[in-house]
Amino acid sequence: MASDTPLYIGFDLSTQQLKGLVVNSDLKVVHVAKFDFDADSQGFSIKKGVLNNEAEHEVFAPVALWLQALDGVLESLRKQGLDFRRVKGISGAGQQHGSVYWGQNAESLLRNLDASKSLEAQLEGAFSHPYSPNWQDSSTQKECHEFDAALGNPEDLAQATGSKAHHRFTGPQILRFTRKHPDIYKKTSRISLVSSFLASLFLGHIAPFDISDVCGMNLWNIKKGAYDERLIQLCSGVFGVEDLKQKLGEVPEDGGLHLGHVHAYFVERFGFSPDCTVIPATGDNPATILALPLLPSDAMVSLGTSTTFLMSTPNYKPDPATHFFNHPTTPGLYMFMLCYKNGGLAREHVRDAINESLNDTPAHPWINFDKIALQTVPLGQHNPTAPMKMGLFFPRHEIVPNISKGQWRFTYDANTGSLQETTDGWNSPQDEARAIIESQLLSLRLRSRDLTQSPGNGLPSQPRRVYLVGGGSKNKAIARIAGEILGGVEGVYSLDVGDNACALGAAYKAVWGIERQPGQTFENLVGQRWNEDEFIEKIADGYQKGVFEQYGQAVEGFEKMEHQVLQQEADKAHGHGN
Ligand SMILES: Nc1ncnc2c1ncn2[C@@H]1O[C@H](COP(=O)(O)OP(=O)(O)O)[C@@H](O)[C@H]1O
Ligand SMILES: O=C(CO)[C@@H](O)[C@H](O)COP(=O)(O)O
Repeated sequence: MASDTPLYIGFDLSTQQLKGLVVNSDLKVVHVAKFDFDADSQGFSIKKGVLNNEAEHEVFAPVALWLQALDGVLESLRKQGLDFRRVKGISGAGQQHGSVYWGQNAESLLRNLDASKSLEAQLEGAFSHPYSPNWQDSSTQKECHEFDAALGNPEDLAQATGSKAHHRFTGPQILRFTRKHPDIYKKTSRISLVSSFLASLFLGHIAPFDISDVCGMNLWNIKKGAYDERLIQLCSGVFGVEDLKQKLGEVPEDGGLHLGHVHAYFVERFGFSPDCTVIPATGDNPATILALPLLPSDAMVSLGTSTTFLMSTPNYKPDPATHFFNHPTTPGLYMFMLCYKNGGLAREHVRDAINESLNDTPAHPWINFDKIALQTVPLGQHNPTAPMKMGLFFPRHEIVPNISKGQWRFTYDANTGSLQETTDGWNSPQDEARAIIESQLLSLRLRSRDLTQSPGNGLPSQPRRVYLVGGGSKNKAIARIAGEILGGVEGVYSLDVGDNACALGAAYKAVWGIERQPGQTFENLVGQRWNEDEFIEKIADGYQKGVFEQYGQAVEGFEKMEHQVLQQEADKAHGHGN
């Protein structure tokens, strides 16, 4: 017998795929569908979801790809038997910072969507520019200097907007766009973020930015709760402030706002109820922290294409090395974030080199990488007096630290503090399996140590729990090493939805947006319905006395190593007269 209890959909429009995940009011997952950009799309010469223009360090994605993906995911949900009539609310998450440039006829094309045609067939002409700059882009160094300088220095920009200027942030990207494509910019009616683009498709008109995702632009003054006039002035280039403000639009404060009902396209084509309501879509990282009732002492590590480290905190303590965003649902809370470009794809390089060196193509591609990572002793240090092995593995230009692509290997003697750049004693690629995991996690520990506190009983500062999410969270070797390095008095956990935490958080946002009582916070609603025994699993130990302290010494060497590489890179650039 068909039930008629409400359902909610959360979408996750990430780098490499679009996912749609359906939950009921008890927060239980009832359907998941995925459209993998490389594997499932037709007509795009993308790799890992993006296109590259190496000469200008540009990385971008075709917007039409995402249109094809949205129809594809809805079609899969239909095939799974989802009764769309029961869906009361939709929300979503978009890869952060990416911008979509709408043409003059966008609103009319959106308003007149025809259910007999695909989104791709009828919206291709809705964009003034067919591509969305991707978060992996690093073409905006000049614009970043200008943004940092506009408020004085990177510290002041971070104080105002939550972050110093970053290549991928939308403000510097828009400024570069005004210069590279002035004619197209002039013809652009509105600019969306990937999140608000997704909401716009469901609404059939252009949706406003989300209160959390807007903080990924270097344009929003977080404490003032408004665009920063000085930054809007800079970003608008020669085109004027009012014109840019009109392109960006208003930013409602309420993350649970009812934006409107789904467009008739979705009612007629898929059978949605005409009163299904669209709730603001947010960034993929803000959505991820909504996948569970996260406490301020907990840490989340998202092991997707990017690696991100996320915490929810009432303390706004911006710093040029980190990011603060408005919390996506709860005024007075902030999201703290670290973000690395060299996450999943960098680990895959080492994995592939290991499989190649073993002349093996195993059915489960990570099996050799995992086995070797766990067989290798921490830091390759066979006894306490031996030097520690550590390195940086950046197939792409990294964000923190801001270093161009390359690979560096060092040994560090914790007893003398001496650091040496050398491959002596390294057995590559085997030693790199553990070393790359350690390198990524040591960077997280270094940069989050001021936000963690001692859990008491004389224990060192560390998170209460570490939650792993994203594609890499399936990996038990990474989980074990994460516990050794980051600690976590209660352990390392994964969500039973595996790598779908982001879509789950978006679905929970829809539940909250529709079912909340007046004034009820997200944390309160989800906390009441959350079933810890069913929804999470402890996958590794957290704090282990001895090895945590050993990694504490390694953090010192790691920081020195980063400084040395930064210095070498600066000297090299200087030597070349750049
Ligand atoms: N067993 C595994 N071990 C380590 N990494 C994995 C494993 N399975 C998938 N991954 C990584 O997950 C990444 C994709 O994560 P996901 O969160 O789905 O992506 P997105 O960034 O598009 O949100 C891939 O780059 C892949 O390297
Ligand atoms: O740039 C950032 C965050 O600042 C990235 O985290 C993007 O939001 C893309 O995320 P994934 O596709 O890896 O989930």
